[in-house]
Amino acid sequence: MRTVEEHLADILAAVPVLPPLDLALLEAGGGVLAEDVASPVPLPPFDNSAMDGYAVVAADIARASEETPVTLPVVGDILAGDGGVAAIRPGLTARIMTGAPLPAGADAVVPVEWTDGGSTSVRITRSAPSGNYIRRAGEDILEGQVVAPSGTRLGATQLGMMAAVGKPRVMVRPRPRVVVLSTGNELREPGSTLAPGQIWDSNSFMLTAAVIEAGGVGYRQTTVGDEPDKVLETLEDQLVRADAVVTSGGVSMGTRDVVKEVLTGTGTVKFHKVAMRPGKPQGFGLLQGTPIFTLPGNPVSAYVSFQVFVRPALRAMQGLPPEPLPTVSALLDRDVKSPAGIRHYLRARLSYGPEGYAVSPAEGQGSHQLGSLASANALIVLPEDADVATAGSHVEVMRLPS
Ligand SMILES: Nc1nc2c(c(=O)[nH]1)N[C@H]1C(S)=C(S)[C@@H](COP(=O)(O)OP(=O)(O)OC[C@H]3O[C@@H](n4cnc5c(N)ncnc54)[C@H](O)[C@@H]3O)O[C@H]1N2
Ligand code: MOO
Repeated sequence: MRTVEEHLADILAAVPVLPPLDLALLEAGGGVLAEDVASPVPLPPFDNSAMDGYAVVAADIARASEETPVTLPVVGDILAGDGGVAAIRPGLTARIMTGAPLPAGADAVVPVEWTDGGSTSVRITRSAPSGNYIRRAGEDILEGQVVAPSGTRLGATQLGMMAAVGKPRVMVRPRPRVVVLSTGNELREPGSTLAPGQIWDSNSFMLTAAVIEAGGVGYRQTTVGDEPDKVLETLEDQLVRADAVVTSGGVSMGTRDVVKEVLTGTGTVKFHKVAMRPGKPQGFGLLQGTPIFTLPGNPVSAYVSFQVFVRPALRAMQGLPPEPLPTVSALLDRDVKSPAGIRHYLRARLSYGPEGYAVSPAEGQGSHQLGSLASANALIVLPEDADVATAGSHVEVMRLPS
């Protein structure tokens, strides 16, 4: 048997980093920048008003108050988007809207709430310091400043930043496209009627959703039965649209373990027993250069294997550090046993209270028991050298994506 680390290291050494593509902004979402993006202009690009109100010379209204208001003639209206070169002199004011360029000569903005709102002349009842409600050019971003370095994953805020600096397209390592395929004669589509011995396919839905949660593009493929030719044909057909393939089922010791049968010796695929529970039987390799992860069929085994091996690999394919899911230390609420020599992942509920993190293992820990996985939000990770963890001790807990 190999350790979890040995298997993961093999995977990370083999997965290719996806080549960068030049994509339009919204197509680039979820991608990882493969270039530094710098702003060609300062942001804001010009001094402008932070409020709807009046541009003034602050000294003109230094003594303005409710009792001693100052009345100024309004010489114009400046709207957001106005390009004309407006200016005022001492003793004058211009009405100005939020985002409109500050007229030359003005050094403060008085919000409309401090005035009578006049359009030909305005009564101002409060003083304002120089600089009041002015957004200065470059106070957000300087000209030439790198706003997102290479290696940044582009989420909503980063895409907004790209647009704000005028960039319509970016070079990114795109979200990996992952084809997910369940194998097994017993599997039927949810919604169909089951004959004796059959079950509905859950793994391909769960794994496709897990791919998306991990930042990939998931393509669920219709389930294939235990027919070697059909499995191989389906896999080869899918390679054109896949940066990676994830299968579930057919990798253990049965007489019909079809994935193992057709992929043993194909490409660089190899099958191993990994010292973990659940998830002992694993396969991985490159098929015509495309990484393929053959996960065990038991639903909990498939899911845990995905989080431990596939998720970090998908990150590596985008040039990101292959971080595992985050872990915290939590107070265990009851004794649990663990097989010696095996990394044990137990489904659990992690909670946070005045005492810090506490964790409670689920009752059902069988690798077929999806019920306890679906109500878990974390996995307790018991190391290989632990055969028991006692109530009141602290254990390492991996948070599951939510
Ligand atoms: N003699 C041995 N038998 C088994 C061993 C072993 O070491 N020696 N390992 C066990 C472990 S551990 C696991 S995990 C499973 C892995 O089996 P396979 O990957 O070959 O998966 P299958 O046999 O196809 O299915 C196992 C189980 O999971 C159900 N399944 C499969 N696919 C789906 C799906 N898409 N949706 C829902 N459920 C699925 C399937 O019906 C089986 O019940 O092998 C053990 N056996
Ligand atoms: O190790 Mo299997 O993957 O637990 O049921």
